[in-house]
Amino acid sequence: MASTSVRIDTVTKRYGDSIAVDGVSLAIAKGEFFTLLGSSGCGKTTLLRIVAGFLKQTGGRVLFGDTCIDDLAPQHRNTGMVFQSYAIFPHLSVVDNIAYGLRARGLKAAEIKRKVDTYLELTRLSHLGHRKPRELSGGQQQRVVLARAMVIEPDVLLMDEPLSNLDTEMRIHLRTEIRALQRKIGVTTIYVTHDQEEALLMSDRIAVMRGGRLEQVASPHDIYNRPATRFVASFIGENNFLPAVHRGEAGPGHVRLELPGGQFTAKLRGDLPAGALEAAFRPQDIELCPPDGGGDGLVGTLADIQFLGGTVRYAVDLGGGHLVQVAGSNRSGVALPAIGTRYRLGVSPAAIALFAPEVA
Ligand SMILES: Nc1ncnc2c1ncn2[C@@H]1O[C@H](COP(=O)(O)OP(=O)(O)OP(=O)(O)O)[C@@H](O)[C@H]1O
Repeated sequence: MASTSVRIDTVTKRYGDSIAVDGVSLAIAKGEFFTLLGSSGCGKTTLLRIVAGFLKQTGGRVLFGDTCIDDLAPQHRNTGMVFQSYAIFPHLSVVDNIAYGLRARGLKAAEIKRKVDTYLELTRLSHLGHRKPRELSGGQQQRVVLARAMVIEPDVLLMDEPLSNLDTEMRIHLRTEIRALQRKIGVTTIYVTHDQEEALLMSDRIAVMRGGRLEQVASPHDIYNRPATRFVASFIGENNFLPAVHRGEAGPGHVRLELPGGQFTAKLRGDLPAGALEAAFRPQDIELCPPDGGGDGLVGTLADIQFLGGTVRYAVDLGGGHLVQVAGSNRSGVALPAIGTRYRLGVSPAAIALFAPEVA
C-alpha cells in the first residue's frame, strides 16, 4: 500500500455570495484515520469532494505528500472512493466489480486474480464472488464498494457517509470492520460523517466543522473531554450548561464560581474567558450527594427519574428554570430515590469547562 500524507492548505469554496468551506487548513498523517464531523451543511462533503477532485476550490491548495494535486483529474489522484454516488455496477459480479479498477489500470490477469482474492478475503466476501449486487444484502454490497476502493491500493481512501443507508445493526458491525481493515492495510483515510458515535469510535483524529470552518481538530478522547469551544461541548455528547459568575481565585489554576443553586470550584483549562461565563459539565460527572453533607455543590430537588435498565437518568431542578441532567447506574438492591428528594450535586473541578456564552 502506497499511502501518503494529505495537506489541505487554506482551502476555500464559494458559491456566489455563500461560503461552503472557509479557509480550512489540515495536515493528515500517513496512515491516519481522519474524520470530518459536522451537521448537515457544514461543508464536510464539499471539502472531501475537493480532495477527490470532483470540485475545484475557489482558493487554497491540496497536497498529497509534497505534490500539489490541484491540476490532476480525479482518476489520476490515486484515491479510493466510497461515496454514495459511486454505486457498484449492477450487471457485474462481485469479483468483476472488485477487479474493475485493476483492469482499467491494465494489470495482468494473474495479478488481478491475486489482488481480488486478497480483498475478497479481507472483506469476507470470498464465498459470494460470483453473485450479482442484487443478490447481496446492503452490508455485503457496501463491503464490495470497500474492496473495490481498497484493491487499487490508493494513496488516500475517501469515504462519504458510507454507512448511512444501512440499518443500525449493520452500521455498528461495519464501522468496526472498516476500521480494522483500514488499520490492517494502513491507508490514509478521510471519512465524512454526521454521526458522532461513528466518529469517536473509528477515528485517530476528528475535525469538528461548523459553517465551513474547523471548530476543533483533536483525538476523539480530547474532543469529548476537552472541547475547545462551547459549540463542540454541546455538539459532542451531552452537557449541562449553567450561567456562572466568577467569584475569585481558589488556589493555583482554580476559580470559584457562583451558579444557580450554589458554588463550584473549577479547574481552569486555559485562560478564563472575559465577560459573562457559562459552566459546562456532563451528566455522568455529577454525583448525587446529601444536601447537608457540606462541601461544594449545587442544591436542588429531584424533579424526574427515567429508568433505563442499566442506567438511570435524573433531572434535578435548581430553581429559576435551571434543570440539570444526571446520569447514574442502576445497582442491584439499591432502591430508586423519590421525586422531591433534595440533593447536592457534586462535580470534580476538573470536570467543569468554562465558556463565553454563544451569541444567538
Ligand atoms: N452546488 C452548490 N451550489 C450552492 N451551494 C452549495 C452547492 N453545494 C453545496 N452548497 C452549500 O454549501 C454548504 C456545504 O455543503 P456540504 O454538502 O459540503 O455540507 P455537508 O456538511 O456535507 O452536509 P450534508 O451532510 O447534508 O451533505 C451548504 O450550505 C450547501 O447548501
